[in-house]
Amino acid sequence: MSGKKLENLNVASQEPLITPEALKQEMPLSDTAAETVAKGRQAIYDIMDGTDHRLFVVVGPCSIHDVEAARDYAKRLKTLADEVSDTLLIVMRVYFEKPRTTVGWKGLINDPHLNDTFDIEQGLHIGRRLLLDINELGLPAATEALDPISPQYLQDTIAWSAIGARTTESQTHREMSSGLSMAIGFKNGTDGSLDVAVNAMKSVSHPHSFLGIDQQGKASIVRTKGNNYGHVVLRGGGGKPNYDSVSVALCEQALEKAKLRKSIMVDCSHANSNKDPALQPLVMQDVTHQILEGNNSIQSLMVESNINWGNQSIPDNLDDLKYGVSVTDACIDWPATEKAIREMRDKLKDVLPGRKIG
Ligand SMILES: O=C[C@H](O)[C@H](O)COP(=O)(O)O
Ligand SMILES: C=C(OP(=O)(O)O)C(=O)O
Repeated sequence: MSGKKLENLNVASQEPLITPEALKQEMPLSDTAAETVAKGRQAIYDIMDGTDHRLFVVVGPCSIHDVEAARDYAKRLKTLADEVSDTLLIVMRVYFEKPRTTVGWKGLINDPHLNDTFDIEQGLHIGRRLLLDINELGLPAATEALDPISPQYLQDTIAWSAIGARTTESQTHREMSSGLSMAIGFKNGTDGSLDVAVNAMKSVSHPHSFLGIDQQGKASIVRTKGNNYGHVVLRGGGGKPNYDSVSVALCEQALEKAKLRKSIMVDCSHANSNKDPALQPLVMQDVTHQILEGNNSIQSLMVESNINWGNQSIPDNLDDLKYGVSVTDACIDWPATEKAIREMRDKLKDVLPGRKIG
């Protein structure tokens, strides 16, 4: 046997992590929280199947970095969710994992202290605690499934998941999604390409076998059944939006041709707003108008919203962080969120019950 070291040459260190089972034993879901997850997932399935006439709206911060601000936001959102629940199913965006174009803060799980200490074990604890608390309020939660291992720690708390624009084409993410226990939205590519999301939907509905971990953290062969609740998320790309009625019609045609579910989410942020939060309410108004004009494929929306407007860079001194302001993409603030959601509900409340989906 050669004594030459040939592996892990670029690995600085490896540390064992708490197992999914141990984390859940430390922080179990209460009956109330479990009910929120189950009811949230079922309501989304019903909307996608056309048996619940409402739209679901995934709304909340681009990323969570301050859990107290997130709790404050969740309480406000729960009140609004109850007010509009006859027309809109509100699901809170609780994003802990950020895919970066190059480098940058990768989210609360990866670096919960925002100081490059990368205390991932603490990140999983803080993230799970927050998700339990949000579900306890009766508000379902949505997240991006980016790391292929973290769902084993958190997916029991999640009602809807996204696969991001940078990973929709990834086989690893499609395999993982085929085994996830909720509806999954696949974003179009960052260049605007829809094919990657359509192909993802085809792939995810099939069973897959791949490498993963089990609840004891042991390397395992994971065999999935396939997930029939995949759908497309139009987020714009290549410098152009794709929420307009022509782009939506082209998406419908592509889904029809591929014999896939004609269920579309419009992401009002990202390339659909050119990352300018002030444009998000305009996208919401446009989508509302399309539905009033007879669109029957847009079933959901995504909105990036926080307590306060805009975004901020992570400062060297974390005491200088502004409360309730995103440290990733810019968000609309709470008053703009309430206004936009209420307007949408008021315009659609009498129309959605008679809407024929698909
Ligand atoms: O939604 C968040 C961002 O758009 C995504 O994480 C990419 O961010 P970046 O281009 O700043 O790295
Ligand atoms: C990263 C995100 O979006 P996208 O994958 O569309 O860039 C996001 O929604 O946080």
